[in-house]
Amino acid sequence: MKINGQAYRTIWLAQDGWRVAVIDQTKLPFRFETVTLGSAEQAAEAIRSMVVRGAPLIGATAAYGVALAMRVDASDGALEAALALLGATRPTAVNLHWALARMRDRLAPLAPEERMAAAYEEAAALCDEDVALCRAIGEHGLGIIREIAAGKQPGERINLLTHCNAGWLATVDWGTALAPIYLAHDAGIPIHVWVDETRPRNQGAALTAYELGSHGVPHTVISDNAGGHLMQRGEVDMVIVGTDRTTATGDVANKIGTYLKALAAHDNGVPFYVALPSPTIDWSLSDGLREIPIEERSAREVTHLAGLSEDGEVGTFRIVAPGSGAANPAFDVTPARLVTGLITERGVAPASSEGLARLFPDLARGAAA
Ligand SMILES: CSC[C@H]1O[C@H](OP(=O)(O)O)[C@H](O)[C@@H]1O
Repeated sequence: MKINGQAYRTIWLAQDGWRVAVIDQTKLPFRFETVTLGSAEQAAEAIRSMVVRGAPLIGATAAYGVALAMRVDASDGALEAALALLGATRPTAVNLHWALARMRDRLAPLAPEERMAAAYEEAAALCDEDVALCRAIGEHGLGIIREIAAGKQPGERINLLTHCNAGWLATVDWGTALAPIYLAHDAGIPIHVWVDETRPRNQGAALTAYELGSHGVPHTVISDNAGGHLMQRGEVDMVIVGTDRTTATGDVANKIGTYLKALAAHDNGVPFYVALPSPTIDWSLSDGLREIPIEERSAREVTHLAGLSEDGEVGTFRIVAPGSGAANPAFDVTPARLVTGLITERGVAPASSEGLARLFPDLARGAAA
């Protein structure tokens, strides 16, 4: 995607040809800074600290983290150690574990001296594929937006609501939930996006608003608690969100607060769509509520707010009464019954095992084997 006219991906090889450059998303939207990763340990820390975040981008960063490890030591032991280090960074996004399994499948059969080049090649291929998958999600999601537009008066604004950041910053490029929005905007469809701020890390207020503003998409940031109210007043035509792990039966793990939006959408008859590339589907799971691991992050993310002070300094400010504790589950699970459809690179599927198996018979069968 473009920032000030310059095209970016979220992850790329540095000029030295072996270190990995990423955008430091903890500094956005106030500072656009890049970080160069030179080791698997630095890649792991970038994932843990959310310098990079978003399920597909976490997977891509981990893949390059394995390549960085192979530069130093390509032995079987070093490969397993890198996979374990990176696999332990964040539990919910299945793309991380999918990417690491793909790196293991490619590298384990090779002689150690062949592993470094193969690792960089596989990580680059994974990134290129993610761009294509997300672009395809955009096309299929655009079809849904066009259907909604057809039911409106010519030129009447279409209001979408999204939660957290499932834009190009969460992937290698294009994004998942935001890909259809970019394509609809570029096609001249009059859309507007309600952007949930998304407490506690405010990925919506900081990242989605930054993305949409950079692309010229009309949008309004709202508190997380306002979405249901807007739906009751008929001011939301469609909810579209991303996901970090979706089960083979269509249960959706996504940023905390997504479930509440799905309940409000269901109660108000608002279509609730989830956009995801197939690596985000965990074919081994059928009961998301019981089986998807939910990351518990630091209480400090709830008790403190990161932002720009009046004098232009980026800092964190305590907002919770001193002495009060905080809980910080980072994701929740929306049951398939509340999901209108799953927008994938192969089309839109009902949120069900039948719906997903029809679109992905090869993947569903492989998991069943
Ligand atoms: C396309 S994945 C986006 C997904 O990832 C976010 O989580 P985090 O910012 O903690 O990595 C959020 O759940 C988004 O929907």
